Amino acid sequence: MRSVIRRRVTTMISAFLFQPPLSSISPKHHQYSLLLPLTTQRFLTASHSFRLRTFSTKSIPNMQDSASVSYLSQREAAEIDETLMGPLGFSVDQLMELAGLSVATSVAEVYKPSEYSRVLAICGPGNNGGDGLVAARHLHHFGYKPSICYPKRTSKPLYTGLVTQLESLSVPFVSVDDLPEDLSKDFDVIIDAIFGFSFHGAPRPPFDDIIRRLQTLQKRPVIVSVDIPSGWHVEEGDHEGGGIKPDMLVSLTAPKLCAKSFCGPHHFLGGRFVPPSVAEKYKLELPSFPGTSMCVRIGKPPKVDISAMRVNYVSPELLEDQVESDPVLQFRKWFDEAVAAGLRETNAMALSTTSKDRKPSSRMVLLKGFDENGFVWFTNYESKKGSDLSENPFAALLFYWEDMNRQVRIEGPVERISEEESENYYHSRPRGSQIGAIVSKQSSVVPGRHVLYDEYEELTKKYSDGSVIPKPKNWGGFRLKPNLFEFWQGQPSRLHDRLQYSLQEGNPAWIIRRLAP
Ligand SMILES: NC(=O)C1=CN([C@@H]2O[C@H](COP(=O)(O)OP(=O)(O)OC[C@H]3O[C@@H](n4cnc5c(N)ncnc54)[C@H](OP(=O)(O)O)[C@@H]3O)[C@@H](O)[C@H]2O)[C@H](O)CC1
Ligand SMILES: Cc1cc2nc3c(=O)[nH]c(=O)nc-3n(C[C@H](O)[C@H](O)[C@H](O)COP(=O)(O)O)c2cc1C
Ligand SMILES: Cc1ncc(COP(=O)(O)O)c(C=O)c1O
Ligand SMILES: [K+]
Repeated sequence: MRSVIRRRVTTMISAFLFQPPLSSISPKHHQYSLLLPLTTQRFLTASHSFRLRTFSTKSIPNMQDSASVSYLSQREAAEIDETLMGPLGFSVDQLMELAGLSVATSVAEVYKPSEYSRVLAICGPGNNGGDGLVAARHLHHFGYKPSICYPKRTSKPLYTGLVTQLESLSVPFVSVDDLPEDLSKDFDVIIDAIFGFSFHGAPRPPFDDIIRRLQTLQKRPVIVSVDIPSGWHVEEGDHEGGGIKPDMLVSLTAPKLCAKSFCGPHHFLGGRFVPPSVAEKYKLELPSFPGTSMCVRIGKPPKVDISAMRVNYVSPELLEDQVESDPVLQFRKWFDEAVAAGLRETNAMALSTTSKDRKPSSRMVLLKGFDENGFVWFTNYESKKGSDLSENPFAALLFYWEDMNRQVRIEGPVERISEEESENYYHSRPRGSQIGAIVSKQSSVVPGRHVLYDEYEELTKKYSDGSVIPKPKNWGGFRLKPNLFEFWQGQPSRLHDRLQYSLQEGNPAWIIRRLAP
C-alpha cells in the first residue's frame, strides 16, 4: 500500500525511542519513520489491575491533511470486497475477523476499559453486523463488558458461530424490547454495527427506532460507527441532517465517501489486509499501519479541552501496616513492581535543585543505583544542576510511575561520589555516550548541532582503535542521602494515600505519617 502519510516525529522524540549511533545522525537526519507497536499490558496486583501503556508512535499526532486520503464509492467498496473474496483468496470469515479486531483495537486506543467498560454492540443483518459481533468478542477479551443487540439474525454458519462464541463467553444478548429507551444509563460505548456499505433507502424496523434513539444521545454513551454511520447515505453522508453523530468512525479498507462529512473527534482506519494490487487499482492513498497495529488514526487528533483532562485514579490502598518501616526497602519494592510491570525508564526521575539566589530548576536524570547510602545519578559537574549543587547541596527527586498511579518524592543533602566510582560507571557506558559526555559542555550555549557532531566524529575516529576513552574530569556522579520520602498512591475522588517518612535530629528511626491528599 502506498503510504502517503508517513509517521514522522522530531529528532527529539525519536531519540527517546531508539538511540541510533550518533555517527549515523547527520544534520539532515531530522526525522525518522517509526514502526513501534502499541503495547498494552495489564499488571495485576491484589485484586486490582493497572492499565499499562508503553509509548507508541500512535501517540504522536498525525498532522497530515486528511484530504490526501482516498474515499471509495459504494460500488468500489462492494467491488473490492468481491475481489478480495474472489481472485485474492480471502474468505468472508477472515476479513470479518480482521475488521472486527480493527474496530476493537480502535475502541481500546481511545476509550479505556477502566472508564468505558459497558459496551453495547448493535448488530445489523449483514456483514457490518458480523463485524460488530467479532469486535464485541475481542472487547470482552480486552477487559470490557459487552452486551449485544442483534435483532435480525442470519442463519448462516458464520453468524451462528459468532453468536455461539459470544454465548460461550457469557456475553449477554439483549432484545430491542429490553433495551432501555435512554441508552445513556446502562452503556458507556455503543458500537454501531447496524449498516455498512450495502445500506440503501431508509432504515426499516426495528433499526429505524434504534437509530432514532442513537440520534438523541448526548455526550454519553459514545457512539463508535463501524465503516458507515448507520442511517447515513453511503456516499452522501448525513445529507438530510439529523442523522447519528458518532464520536468515532472506524473505516474499513478505505473510508467511504460519506466519511468526508464525518466531523467527530476520532476517525480510524482498520482492515489491514489490502494487497498492493487492490491499492494500486483503486489508487488508494492511506496512512500506513504502525508496527503490529490493526488500526491507524486518519487525520488530525482531536483538539482537547485541557481544563477537562483528568484521570480518576483507582488503585489498591496504601496502608501504614502494609509498608516497610525502612523507606529504602519500600522504594525497592515499588521500583521492582514498576520494572516487573514493564514500565519504560522506571529509573527516570525529576531532579530539582536551587541556585544560591534560591531559584529552583528541574530536569530529568536517570537513577543509576540506590541503597541505604543514597540515590545516585551521573552528570556534568559544570552543568546548571552541577553548579546549583555546588552552591546549595540539597535536592529533591521525583518519580512518577503513571501507569501505576504512583509517585515517590525523595529529598536530602547531595554530595559527589568518589572519582573511582565515577570512573567505573563512565567506562561501563556505551562508547558513543562516553564520547558524547566529552563533547557536551553541558548547559553551555552551542552555535549549532554541527559543532557537537563534528567533534563527535573527530573523537570517534580518534578512539576507533578501541582504546580507553578518558572520563572528563567534570563528569561524575552525585549521591542524595534522603532525609524525607513520600510514597503516593492515587485514589478515587482525589483522596490519595500519602505516606511520608521523615527523620528527626539524632534519631535513626524513620517516622511514618499520613498526609492529607
Ligand atoms: N472489505 C471490507 O472492508 C470488509 C468489510 N466488511 C463489512 O461488511 C460491510 C458490508 O457488508 P454487507 O453485508 O454487504 O452490507 P451491510 O452490512 O451494510 O448490510 C446489508 C444488510 O442490511 C440490509 N439493509 C440494507 N439497507 C437497509 C435498510 N434501509 N433497512 C433495513 N435493512 C437494510 C440488507 O437487506 P436488503 O434486504 O436491503 O438487502 C442486508 O441484509 C462493510 O460495511 C463492512 O462493515 C466485512 O466484514 C469484511 C470485509
Ligand atoms: C529521561 C531523561 C533522562 C536523562 N538523564 C540524564 C542523566 O542521567 N544525566 C544528565 O546529565 N542528563 C540527563 N538528561 C538530560 C537532562 O534532563 C538535562 O537536559 C541536562 O542534564 C541538562 O540539565 P541542566 O542544564 O539543568 O544541568 C535526561 C533527560 C531525560 C528526559
Ligand atoms: C545528557 C545525558 N547524560 C547522561 C545520561 C544518562 O546516560 P547513561 O544511562 O548512559 O548513563 C543521559 C540520559 O538521557 C543524558 O541525556
Ligand atoms: K455501521
